[in-house]
Amino acid sequence: MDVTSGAAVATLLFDLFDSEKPTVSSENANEKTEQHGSCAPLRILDLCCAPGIKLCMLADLSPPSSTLVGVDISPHRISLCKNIIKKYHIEGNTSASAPKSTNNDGATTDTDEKSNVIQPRVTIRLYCADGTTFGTNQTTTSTNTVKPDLVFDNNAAVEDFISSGGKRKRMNKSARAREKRRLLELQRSEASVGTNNTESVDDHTSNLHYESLSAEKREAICRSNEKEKLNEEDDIGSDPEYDFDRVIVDAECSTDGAMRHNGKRPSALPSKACPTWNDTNMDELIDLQKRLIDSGFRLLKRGGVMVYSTCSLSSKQNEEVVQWLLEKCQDAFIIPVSFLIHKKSSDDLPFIEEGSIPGTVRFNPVLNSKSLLVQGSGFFLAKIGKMNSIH
Ligand SMILES: C[S@@+](CC[C@H](N)C(=O)[O-])C[C@H]1O[C@@H](n2cnc3c(N)ncnc32)[C@H](O)[C@@H]1O
Repeated sequence: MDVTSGAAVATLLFDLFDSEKPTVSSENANEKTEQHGSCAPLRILDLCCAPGIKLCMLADLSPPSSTLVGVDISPHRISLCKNIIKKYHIEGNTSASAPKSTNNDGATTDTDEKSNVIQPRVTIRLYCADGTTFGTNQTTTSTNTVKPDLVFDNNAAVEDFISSGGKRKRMNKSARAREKRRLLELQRSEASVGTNNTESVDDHTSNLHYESLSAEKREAICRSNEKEKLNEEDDIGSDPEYDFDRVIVDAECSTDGAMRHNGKRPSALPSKACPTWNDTNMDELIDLQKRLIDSGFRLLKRGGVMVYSTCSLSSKQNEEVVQWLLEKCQDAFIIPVSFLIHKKSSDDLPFIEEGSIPGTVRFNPVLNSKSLLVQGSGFFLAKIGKMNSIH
């Protein structure tokens, strides 16, 4: 894990590095966000989570009983993420026994009968889904809407851990089928609590009915569904399941700053399918980053905090994307961050500098005279708040 990943996580969870000077026109910008550092459970969204480095660290550092939702569009990478969480977190995040008390002989004893209950310290859920539309009612047929694919829930994994007698073992076919069933059950029970995301029997029946309608009628239904969908999308934020206290958008990028990793995997640059960046695919990438930051901000609750980060050094993928959001959303503002506030001089951390938007941070890799990497990796981060109300 690079120090920059730690910086992004610390920035998201704590106000340790918030510098005092507000850089937005709104007065008392910092007062418009919730006070950080309290132990109240948080709902945290990691919109581009795989392979899960930051998600694991968030799981370690977030208050007990928090919920972490990880989303990634790549099935292969989300499955890596699931494996990493399973490998490092299930047991680590569970309390295998209730608090113990010490008797007169100095021996520890279980305090109650529930001592064998294993509970995850935080809930971690992973979805294989497009972060740009996550939480909207994605219409897949003319009448039905479906939820994104829930691929992991550590509560289900813990149940499996218990049923295996507390032994971690490689999942066989039936264990995988059991987990899949459990995830479907979890998703169904959630859907029945929610209102409009369920694929019900009625929906199925109306779908059959739909097939028998004339083309004109079908078109009319599609138009009204589309309208309804847009209205619902506008209304996002009212569903508590998609309302987060903290959001991190560690966006897909050209990875030009990730020199340490790129040095190890030069063939991965910039992607296997597309070996070089050109104007067209760069524009597409920037468009994706804008849609991701926009979606992250949509899913952030009022008073919440978001971090946008990339491991690119290009201002087009960093400051310009953040600026775009600030201009689009009047209720978005920069919470200025500085990792130098506890240092006497900037010489202490020579590879860190302020981005061209005041209060944003750039980590520059330190190169020697032969342009070889000596220290660090390139990284950009911006901390963005969402005002409690729009004036
Ligand atoms: C820089 S990596 C994230 C690294 C991750 N945050 C970590 O700390 O391990 C960017 C991720 O964005 C994912 N991604 C790309 N487009 C996406 C989209 N539309 N929705 C969700 N994830 C997306 C990629 O699959 C990739 O895993």
